[in-house]
Amino acid sequence: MLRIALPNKGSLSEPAIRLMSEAGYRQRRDTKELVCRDHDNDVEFFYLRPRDIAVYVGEGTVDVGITGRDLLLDSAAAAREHRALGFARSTFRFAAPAGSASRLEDIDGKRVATSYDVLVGNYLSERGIDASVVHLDGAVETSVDLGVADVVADVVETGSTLRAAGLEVFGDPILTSEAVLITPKERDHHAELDVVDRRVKGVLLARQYVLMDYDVPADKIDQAAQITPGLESPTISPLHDGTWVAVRSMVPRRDTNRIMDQLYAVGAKAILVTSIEACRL
Ligand SMILES: Nc1ncnc2c1ncn2[C@@H]1O[C@H](COP(=O)(O)OP(=O)(O)OP(=O)(O)O)[C@@H](O)[C@H]1O
Ligand SMILES: O=P(O)(O)OC[C@H]1O[C@H](OP(=O)(O)OP(=O)(O)O)[C@H](O)[C@@H]1O
Ligand SMILES: [Mg+2]
Repeated sequence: MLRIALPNKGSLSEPAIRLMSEAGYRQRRDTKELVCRDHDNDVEFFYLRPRDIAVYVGEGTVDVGITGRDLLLDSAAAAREHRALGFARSTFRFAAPAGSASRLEDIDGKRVATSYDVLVGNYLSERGIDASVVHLDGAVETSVDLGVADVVADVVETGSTLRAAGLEVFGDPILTSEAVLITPKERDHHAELDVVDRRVKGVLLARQYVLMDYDVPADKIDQAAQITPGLESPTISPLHDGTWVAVRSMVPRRDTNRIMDQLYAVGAKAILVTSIEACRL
């Protein structure tokens, strides 16, 4: 039975569980459940702390997991990023009281509070900055005000937590993070994992694309096909009225209305857009 680790709480948890659900896997009904077996698919899900998932995957006790890229890099576990999943996006940044630091070099000799000691320690030492890293489990932004640190390094999404603490980001982003599918570093080809990965890829594609159908005069098909090239090539079917053809093509969801406008301008009619439930390419 393939073993999959999913985050049991925090920003990653709900979207990770939804992704697996949309990929056709049975998920726990109650947030108190720690394990959920999906016998139909021969897969077992373990709901673990996001920070621990890379450790389990690195040890090979679970075959695949979802965690944050930042947490994976901080763990130094023998796990690797297999696929980026596009949710729980954040940046990881240094911040300090307004006006007190503007460049990475300003951290030299200072105290940096973070929950990601390995990530921050490696980043600083690779750049020859000598600073002491103060480990805190959370609410890192408060540490400067309370006198435990001079600088913080933390996850930034909207930036509102930093602003509320009177801190400002400085220097380049240390990292851009998002949810990632991770697998053990040393692992031969694994057919069961390929199935999970294909399903996940299918869900991500189905979210990103819509199906567009339209009729267009046969003499305009080249222009129309350029607007909707599809992933491979659009499907073109003859209509009973031989001067028109019907076209079906996948188009990026975010471009839907712009593409409809362009097709309309070329002379297309009956332009229909449908969501894709699932796909396998
Ligand atoms: N606004 C956010 N706050 C915290 N983490 C976020 C946010 N947006 C994305 N993330 C990602 O979520 C992961 C953090 O997991 P973590 O277990 O810390 O969850 P959490 O939401 O902070 O819950 P808690 O700190 O209560 O355990 C990281 O990969 C981080 O990049
Ligand atoms: O940029 P923002 O949108 O404000 O989000 C970033 C904040 O969210 C997270 O904190 P969380 O709520 O997870 O608490 P924690 O510090 O205890 O992990 C993170 O550690 C930042 O503090
Ligand atoms: Mg947190």
